[in-house]
This record gives sequence, C-alpha cells and structure tokens, in this order.
Amino acid sequence: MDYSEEIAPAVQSILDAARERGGGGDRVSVTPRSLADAFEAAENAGRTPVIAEIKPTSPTADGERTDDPVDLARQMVAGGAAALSVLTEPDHFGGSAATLERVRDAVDVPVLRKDFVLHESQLDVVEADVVLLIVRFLEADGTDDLADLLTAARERGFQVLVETHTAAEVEKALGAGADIIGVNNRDLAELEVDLGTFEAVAPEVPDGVTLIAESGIQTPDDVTRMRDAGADALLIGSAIMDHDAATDVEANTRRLTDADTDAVETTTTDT
Ligand SMILES: O=C(O)c1ccccc1NCC(=O)[C@H](O)[C@H](O)COP(=O)(O)O
Repeated sequence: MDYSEEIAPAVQSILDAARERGGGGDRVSVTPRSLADAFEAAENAGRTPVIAEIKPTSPTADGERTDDPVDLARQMVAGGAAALSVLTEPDHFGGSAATLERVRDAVDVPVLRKDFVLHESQLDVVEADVVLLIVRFLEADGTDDLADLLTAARERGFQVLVETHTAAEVEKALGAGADIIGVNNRDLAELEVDLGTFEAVAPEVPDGVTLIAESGIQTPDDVTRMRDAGADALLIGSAIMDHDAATDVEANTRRLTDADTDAVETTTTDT
C-alpha cells in the first residue's frame, strides 16, 4: 500500500526515515519492569496511571526542550508518572537510543521506547521495558507483519504497546494477539487531535486488554474525560514537556496524575 496520499507530509517523512534506519547489532534480551504492576501501584497510591513522554520536539511542537532528559525523567517520576516514554527517533523528535539508556538507568519505573519500528532488526537497538508497534505503519509495503513483530518483540522480553486509531485497527491489533492497546487521538493523516477518537474506539477493546489513551491530553478535565471513556492509563507528552514555555515538568506531571483522583474525591464529597 502506498501511503503518500494518505498521510501528512511530516508523517511520510518519518516513515521514509524509518525505512532507511538500520537495526542494531546483537539481539536484545530484556528483563522488563512490569507495566501492569506500575499502573496498579499508581492506582493504589491514588494517582491516575500516566506514561509521561520525553519528547524534546516533534513535527507539531512549537519549540524544543534542551534540558537534560535524565533531569526531566526524574521530575516526571517525582510528579507521579507511573511509567516513562522516551522518543528514540532522531530525525523528527530529537530522540536517541543513548537517551533512553541513560533515562532507564536513572529511574526505576518502566520505560517505553517510542519509535517507528518497521522491521524485526529495529528491535535490536536498545533495552526497554515496552516497545511501540503502530498498526497503520505496519500496513505499508515493505514492512514486517504486525503479528510476526509482536512475537519477535515478546521473544526479546519486551512488553508491546500496539497503537491504533480506528475500530478496524483495533480488530487487527487483537487479531495479532495484542494485550496492550493504545488509541491515538492524533490522526496521522491530518495531524489533528480529537479526544473523541478515543471515546469512539475504546468500546471496541475488550476487558482484559490494557487500554491506553494517547495524545492530545492537556488538562485535568481531559484526563477525567479519557478515564470516563475507559482508559486504564494515559500517554502524555506535550502538556508535560510544554515545549514553548519550558515550565516545571514535575508540576505539569502532578497536575495530570492527580487529576482523576480529584474528580473521584469531588464525586464522593457530593454524594
Ligand atoms: O507528536 C507529534 O507531533 C507526532 C507527529 C507525527 C507522528 C507522531 C507524533 N507523535 C507521536 C505520539 O504518539 C505522541 O508523541 C504521544 O502520543 C504523546 O502525544 P502528546 O501528548 O499530544 O504530545
């Protein structure tokens, strides 16, 4: 399938760069930190499970954060993040495998490798607790099959977040054996964000599958909205990184990890 007319130019450029990138060297073998345990621990501590994303920049960001990613990671954990996501894509997001390695060494929460993996060899770049596979990208010509990649990732010890955007993609993810599914509110065709996407697609994901709302979550009200729609956890980048203003990352994280708890407390008080 040729996506050149179906996705935004910036996304096509990401895909083209991913096709060019080689794999790593030695086969990775990881003993992962459990994402499910991290989410449960956050819930038990009265926090909303949030995967906070270290994303120095992006095609839709207004600026770039040049702070040390390890400092940012520590602030996110101090702000209550249950897990971290680290962009390793270098050309459009300012990420690197070395950054992920440093961050994972510095924290004890699970770390997601956020990249655009198209081939099995691209799994052998760096140890992480979770890797991302994007259904839409794995439908393009010349990429590996989703189910094969899922198996290959698990054989290396990775937990796998399979990203979807539509009900049809959720069906494909489930057919491939996904047990952690993300619904991305960002449309990779237009790069527009609509939280209604998660609300529309979430009912397609059965109980027993961990469900993560991705992208566009900016405010405590957004957190509550996604939780009310069934999100077990949230993946949040821009609102925490605050690229143009470079505000306090710990406070930005806490505002969102505390959000749904506040909503529950309010409800309890009112009844
Ligand atoms: O973030 C972008 O600009 C972007 C552009 C093109 C493809 C993917 C992109 N982002 C990947 C992501 O999944 C997000 O970084 C992640 O879900 C966090 O989103 P947000 O909270 O809106 O930063």
